[in-house]
Amino acid sequence: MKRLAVIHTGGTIASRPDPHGQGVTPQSPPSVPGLPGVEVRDHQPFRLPSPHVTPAHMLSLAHLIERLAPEHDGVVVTHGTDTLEETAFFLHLLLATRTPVVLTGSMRHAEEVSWDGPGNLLDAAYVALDRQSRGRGPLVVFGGDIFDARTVTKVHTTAVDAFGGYPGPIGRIDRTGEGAQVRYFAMPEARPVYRPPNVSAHVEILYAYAGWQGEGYAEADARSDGLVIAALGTGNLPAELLPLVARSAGKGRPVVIATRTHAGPVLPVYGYPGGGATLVAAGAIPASFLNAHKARVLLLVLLSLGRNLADIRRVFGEGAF
Ligand SMILES: NC(=O)C[C@H](N)C(=O)O
Repeated sequence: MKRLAVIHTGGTIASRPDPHGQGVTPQSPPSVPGLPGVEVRDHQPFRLPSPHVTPAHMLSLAHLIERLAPEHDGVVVTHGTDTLEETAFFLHLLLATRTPVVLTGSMRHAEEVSWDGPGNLLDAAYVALDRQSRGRGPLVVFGGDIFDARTVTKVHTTAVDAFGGYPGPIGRIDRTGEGAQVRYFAMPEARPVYRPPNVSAHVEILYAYAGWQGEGYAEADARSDGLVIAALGTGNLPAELLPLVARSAGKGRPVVIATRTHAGPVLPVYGYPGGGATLVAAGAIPASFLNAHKARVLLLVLLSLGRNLADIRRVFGEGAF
């Protein structure tokens, strides 16, 4: 008999219209629909809409998965979709287990005509119990697609196929009459594991726009241990930002440059004031292909581990995640 742990954390997959309040709220999670020969054990460490999930919740989730993984063939985590990619990437950085860990959720709640919760949950269970999923780090399963935690991102606010991300899925699950077919298009990779004792560092994200003169930068810098900027294109900013970034970097404060563009790396190409080459020369750290919110998760983990600026630069530069 195979054993599957299902950890419910809330989100739309556990939601329905609130009988006493306003709108849709998390109430009770679904069970995995019929899987013969599988012992399913449910856990519910918290029940939150995912905008209420914090790095402290993610850390407690990582500890719970580490405890459950050795006694199970697979672990499924149900989660709200809004911050699902941050939790998936956080777990990707922290978990050492080879036991498959699969995150999923739903876009429609239990009382909608086309509730996608049970189907996504069943797909996630099949993927988590498949031996080919071992040693791949946490995966996200949504709409039959299997995604890597580093690249997956929510791409639509309402569509059922809400997840995508460049360069796309690394696998596919399709249910057949009697079971499921799981196919991967990528090999499992070795990756470093980070073990922060807490997530106490403070990291903020600033979002760049045409005409930004640095409003909000000094305040964010004063409150933070590190900053992430969702910059323009390959990682460029208006000229006014260059001295501000240089000042932070000069104080030894990491400033990570991600991009608000939806795909592609950050590269030090442009040499005009504020161009990516000038920001890197001033000490900024390119986020590689991580989006701003995942770059924030990585920076938070590294700062909480007490890593210094040179080490943080190396981790982002070598893609050690
Ligand atoms: N589809 C969802 O799960 C969205 C919901 N607001 C959440 O993230 O909790």
